[in-house]
Formats: sequence, structure tokens, C-alpha cells
Amino acid sequence: MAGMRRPVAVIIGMMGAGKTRVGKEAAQMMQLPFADADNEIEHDAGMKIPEYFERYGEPEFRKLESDVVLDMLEDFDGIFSLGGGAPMTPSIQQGLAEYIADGGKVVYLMADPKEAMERANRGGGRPMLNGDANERWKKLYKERDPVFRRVANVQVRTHGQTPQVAARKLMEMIDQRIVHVTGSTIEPYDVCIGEGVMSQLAQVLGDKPAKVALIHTQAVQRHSDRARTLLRQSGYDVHDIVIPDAEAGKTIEVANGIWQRLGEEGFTRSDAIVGLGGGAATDLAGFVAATWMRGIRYVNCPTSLLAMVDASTGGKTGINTPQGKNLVGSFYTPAGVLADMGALASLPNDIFIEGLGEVAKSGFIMDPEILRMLEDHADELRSFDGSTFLDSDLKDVVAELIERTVTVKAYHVSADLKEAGLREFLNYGHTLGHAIEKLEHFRWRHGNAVAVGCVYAAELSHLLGYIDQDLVDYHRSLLGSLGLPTSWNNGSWDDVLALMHRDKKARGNKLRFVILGSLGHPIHLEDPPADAVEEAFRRIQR
Ligand SMILES: NC(=O)c1ccc[n+]([C@@H]2O[C@H](COP(=O)([O-])OP(=O)(O)OC[C@H]3O[C@@H](n4cnc5c(N)ncnc54)[C@H](O)[C@@H]3O)[C@@H](O)[C@H]2O)c1
Ligand SMILES: Nc1ncnc2c1ncn2[C@@H]1O[C@H](COP(=O)(O)OP(=O)(O)O)[C@@H](O)[C@H]1O
Ligand SMILES: O=C(O)C1=C[C@@H](OP(=O)(O)O)[C@@H](O)[C@H](O)C1
Repeated sequence: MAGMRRPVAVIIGMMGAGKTRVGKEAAQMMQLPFADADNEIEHDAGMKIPEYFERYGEPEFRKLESDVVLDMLEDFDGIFSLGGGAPMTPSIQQGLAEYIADGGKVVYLMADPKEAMERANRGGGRPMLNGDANERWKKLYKERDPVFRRVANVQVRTHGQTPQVAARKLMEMIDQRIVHVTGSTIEPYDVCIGEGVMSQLAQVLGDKPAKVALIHTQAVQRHSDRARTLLRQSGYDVHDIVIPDAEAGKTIEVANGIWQRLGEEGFTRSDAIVGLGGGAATDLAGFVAATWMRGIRYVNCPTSLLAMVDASTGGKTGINTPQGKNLVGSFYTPAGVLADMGALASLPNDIFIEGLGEVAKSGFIMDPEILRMLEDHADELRSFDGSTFLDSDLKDVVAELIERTVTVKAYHVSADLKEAGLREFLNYGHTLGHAIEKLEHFRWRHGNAVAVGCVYAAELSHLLGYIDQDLVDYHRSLLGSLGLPTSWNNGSWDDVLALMHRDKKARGNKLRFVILGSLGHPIHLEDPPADAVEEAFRRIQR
């Protein structure tokens, strides 16, 4: 409905979990209004809840509660906490499901049962606990916990935390952005983006795995330490596996070493893998997950911008061989991706900038708003400094860029997991880009090579009459303003052409490219005129 307001988040949980206290604190931190369903009910009824229960009984209370909650779901734009029993009412469950489908967040605020029970008993005023309060609380917990898990799409554990610490965590979870990846051949999963989202590891892994192999590089130890602690706290038997950094980790020898360890340490099909690091680490971890016992559960925790926007999502896993990069692998989707922006605090500037190459590519092929944002914030993005990033305004900009880029990727992957057609559009800029990477012996970073490749593809689009010179110039000026390269002059045309013929889009001896029909509308180009293909190359050599 146009103009409809809806809550930023709805909090559910057991009596005494802290829905009111912690919810109010988080709302204050976020400068949002707060509402508590019980207060609204008391206001409507003109009496306190215990009195209402006594006069009219529980069924009447639930009816009133449902009316109030459903109204608020359509007319309140702050943080809204429900009474403990509200999510058990079918009409409220239906309202919450619609709210989630519309992009809402229903947060199950979890607390240590002992702590919550003790707090709920304090102060009285809870008619559901009349009689033996502890016994009543425990019985309700047993009934309600499975329902809460089902109706919420976000869980926040507050065990042993002060209201302030719990509120900060709640705020982080509310602030996160979620891109849902689905498709006819994909088991649906979420990409969660935001500071602190790694704390959802256990939720995404689920309770089936007993053992978890945490695959990471030394370079991201600070973040793997955190993941290990979170996993241990959740009761998993964690096996730490350190792999060589970057491309050196994507080899059959490294994969073999991990298979050996998984075998020796008794990993079964119900156990799981967590891949944490840049795209190289998540590619390798995914490959091991796809192959061990023919496929076990895995979760990606990308730590570089490129891995967050691209490598960790979409289910392409793999290793390099002497014949080339990514030639051996499998399409195998993760159970979830946790893009914890806290990890960007340690990311070097040049690796951050490289990731922007793929971000810009997604703008060119589908989402011009990405390009506008890159333009508006080019200077801040170019001078990215991890040590100040998390406290800067740039954080929200980057979060939105990640969300938009992942959305572009999810759109293509959902329709075409195995790259039969539509998914190839994600390859804009990659035909020349891959050739440059190879001729530079992979000393050029992928995102940088893609940036030059995008300029090349734009030149080709222009030479064939699809786009005007202004759009080609725009490619150069935008990418250049971000600190990305737009030209390359370190190889012969013959070598480049030979490599482009080996691109995975090529068919037989025909070259195939992705070019732009217009901004935001990529098209396939098959067997283009040889002179245009060469002339476009001449133009990026300048
Ligand atoms: N599967 C896919 O769909 C897909 C898509 C694009 C790229 N890739 C692959 O991804 C890889 C490139 O990814 P990448 O650019 O992340 O490279 P990378 O994994 O080599 O990481 C780059 C460097 O940054 C370091 N690093 C990562 N996160 C860090 C952090 N938070 N703090 C400090 N250092 C950090 C890494 O240790 C490494 O040294 C390539 O192997 C490429 O083939 C895969
Ligand atoms: N994390 C916490 N640590 C300590 N006390 C808490 C915490 N969360 C809530 N409380 C206290 O416990 C009591 C019950 O909390 P409340 O927010 O009313 O729970 P709910 O709304 O979930 O029933 C209140 O006195 C509150 O101040
Ligand atoms: O658990 C319940 O059924 C109830 C919980 C209370 O809210 P809190 O969970 O905020 O105490 C309040 O709605 C009413 O007493 C019923």
C-alpha cells in the first residue's frame, strides 16, 4: 500500500528476555521511536494487562493483542516489541510473515533461560506466570522457542550481556542488509551484509554439524580468531585449517592436504566447513566442501570487498591448475554468506580499490544507481583507510554498494546458476580482463584487469554502433576517479587475441563478448568483425 509505514524491526522473545529494555535502548542508539505492544494494549483497553486478563480472560486478550499488533505493523516506523505470547497467535504469525516478505526484520531476542526466567519473575505483573512461576515459564519456553525460531528471520543471542551490550548487538543485526538468493536449481540462502554479522555463524550452520573446519589464511587471523571463538561458544568442535595466502591457496595440493585432515579428523557428511578470507580462500573452501563426501554444508565469511560483492556469492568454487585459473571446480552453493564489514577495517587500500572494479561493472550492466554512488563518493572511496572506515560515513555507502552489487549478482545467478546465458553478463569486462591477468602472470589484480576490460568492452560496443562516445568516456572517467586503471600496454595483440579465443565464453573458433546495448543493458556479441576487436584494443593501449 502506498505510503504505508512499517516497523524498522519487530522484537519477539520470552518474558524477561529484555524485549522492552533492550529494544528501547537500541531504538535510542538508532534515534528511532520505540513502541511496546503491551503498553499500546493497556492504552487501548484503558487498564493494566493483569486486570484485563482477570476481567476478560486470555482469549479476549489475544484478540485485542492481535488487533493492536496488526495495526502497528502497518502504521509504526520504529522498533516495536511484542508481548511474549503474541507470536503464538495465527493472525499475528500471518502479519509477521507478510512483514518479512515486504523486507521486514523479525528479531528473536534470545537470552539465557535462567537469566530471563529470573528477570521475568521480578516485579510481578505477568499473568501468564501466575502460580509456580518458574514451572510456568519453562513450560511456555518449550512451547514457544520453536515457534519463535520459525517466525523470526533474525536471531540475537544476549546471554550474559548487559542491556547496553545486547542493545548494540541488536542494533548491528537490525542495521544489516540481507540479499536473498534463490532460483529453481538453488537451495535458497541469504547474504548478510553489515558490521558484526559474523555472529550469526551458528544460526546459519544450524545444529546438525558437530565438527566445523574453519579454513582461512594467516593474513586474516584477527577475523578467524573471532570466528573460532563464536563457533566454540556455540558448542562446535572447531578444526582450524590455515592455507597459503591468495592464489597459492587455490591448488590441488592444498585441497588434498585438507581432504587428508578431514579424513583423519573424522568429518562426516553432517559436518561443515567455514571459508573465511578473500576470494581465493572462499573459492578453495567451497571447492573442498563441494568435494568432501560429494558435498557438505559450508558458509562463507568473505573479508575482502571483492569476495563480499562477488566471489563468495553465486556458488562458483574452484582451484587453479598449471593450465590456467579456475579451470577445475564445481557449482556448489553455500548455506549462507556473512559479509561482516568489520573485516574491512584491516583491508589494505589497493585491495579495497580493486574490489570497486566489480562494483562498477555491476553498475554498467544493471544498476546505474551504483554508478551515481561511485561518482558521488569517488574521492572518499579512493582514499579508503581501513583504520578509520568503521567510524566514518563511508561505511553506509559501502554497505549499500555491497548490497546493490550482490543483488545484481543474485539476479543473474538465480536465473542461470551454471552460466548457460544470462549469467554471462556478469562477465562484462572479463574477456580482455582475464587475458591481461594471464599475460601479467597474475601480478595484476582481478578487479583492476576487469576495469580495463570494461573500457575495452565499451569501446567495442561503440565501434559497433551500440553506444555513443560519451558513455565510453564515462567508463574511463568514472573508473579513473576511483583509482582503477583504464589502459594497458604490456602485451602484443596476437597474444591477447589468442587468449581471448580460449575464454570460456568462446565457442569453436568464434569469439564471444558481453558488450553494452545501452547503459544497464548488456547483450551477447558473437563473432564480431576482426577489425573492430583489434581497434578497440588499440584504444585501450593509449
Ligand atoms: N567464485 C567466484 O565467483 C569468484 C568471483 C570473482 C573472483 N573469484 C576469485 O577470488 C579471488 C580474488 O579475490 P580477492 O581479491 O579477495 O583476492 P585474495 O583472496 O587473494 O585476497 C587478496 C589479499 O587480501 C588479503 N585480505 C583479504 N581480506 C583481508 C582483510 N580483511 N584484511 C587484510 N587482508 C585481507 C588476502 O589475504 C590476500 O592477501 C581470485 O582467486 C578469483 O579467481 C571468484
Ligand atoms: N540484558 C539484561 N541484563 C540485565 N537486566 C536486564 C536485561 N534485559 C532486561 N533486563 C531487565 O529484566 C527485566 C525484564 O526485562 P523486559 O525488557 O521487561 O523483558 P521483556 O519485555 O522481554 O519481557 C527488566 O527489569 C529489565 O530491566
Ligand atoms: O507471554 C505472554 O503470553 C505474555 C507476555 C507479556 O509480555 P512480556 O513478554 O513483554 O512480558 C504480556 O503480553 C502478557 O502478560 C502475556
